[in-house]
Amino acid sequence: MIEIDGLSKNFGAERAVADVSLRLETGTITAVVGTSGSGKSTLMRMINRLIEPDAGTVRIDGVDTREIPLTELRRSIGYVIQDHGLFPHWSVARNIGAVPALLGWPREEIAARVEELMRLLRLDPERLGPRYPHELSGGQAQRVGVARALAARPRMMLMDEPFGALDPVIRQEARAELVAIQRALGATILIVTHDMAEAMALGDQIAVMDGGRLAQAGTPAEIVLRPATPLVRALIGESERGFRHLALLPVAAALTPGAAEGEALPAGATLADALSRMIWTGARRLPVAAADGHGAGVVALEDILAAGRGAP
Ligand SMILES: Nc1ncnc2c1ncn2[C@@H]1O[C@H](COP(=O)(O)OP(=O)(O)OP(=O)(O)O)[C@@H](O)[C@H]1O
Repeated sequence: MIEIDGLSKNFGAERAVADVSLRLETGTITAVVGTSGSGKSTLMRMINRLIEPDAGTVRIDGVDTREIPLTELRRSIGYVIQDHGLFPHWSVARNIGAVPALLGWPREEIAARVEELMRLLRLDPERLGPRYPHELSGGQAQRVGVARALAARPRMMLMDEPFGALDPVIRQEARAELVAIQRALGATILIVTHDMAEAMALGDQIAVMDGGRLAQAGTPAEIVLRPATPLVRALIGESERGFRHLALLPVAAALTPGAAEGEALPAGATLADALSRMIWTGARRLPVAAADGHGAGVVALEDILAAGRGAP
């Protein structure tokens, strides 16, 4: 667990982060959202001490980060920044293997790990491994940055807008990959994003920053249903609110027994998927497939609306 307690940072007269306390439970993703200049990056960089706080503490599994040698702290925390920060004179493969090399892994083990990660992030090892960062597209370079951060299997990752340069399709895939990797590794991740939809899709917890302060921290559902301040409400978007909540709820949340006409919704669909299908087909009831492919039941429009409002 990462415990942030009363963390503050001023730059001259500028209050970048003011008295922020936040807990990141082990094995969860926390998404930090907020307007530009609200202190998101500064908060993140104080965790691996790229920026020294003026006040407050960060504890990792109970140990104050000031007691951990800087190199050890940085190597134990994967770090991804928007402009990827790759070493320009190193090949892609060498960039990805940088931390394992520093840690003294055997050469064959590094090569195997680099290849594994490149395949995971859909980077062709033969074609792209020998290239230099300037020979990559922005999206490829970002994925190399993510691969590099994952290389030594860190238990913690800090990611500052890691998917900013990706097109919407690859961005969605990269998010799904990140969640899969995170679940497999049990890593604790803090991700900074401007995009509330991305925060909702990724975060077990969402932390909203406003003018250096933490406006609200909670689960995606708590943030949507009970925004604590006008800024949180504005970031969710008044017109998006209902859909954002439905997108968090599986069809199982409104399932009733019975049968209905038409193609069954997959068991993994959300209530937003169900409502979208209803809008297009005009149906008010849809069949839902069970995980084993057999009919599981029906989802009805009125139940979707009730679930979207947060009604029991
Ligand atoms: N090294 C620095 N020197 C002076 N001021 C800084 C420095 N770094 C950040 N700031 C200021 O601190 C405030 C918070 O910056 P920070 O980068 O943490 O915000 P952010 O929420 O990450 O913004 P963005 O979304 O635009 O990246 C801003 O007003 C910024 O101008």
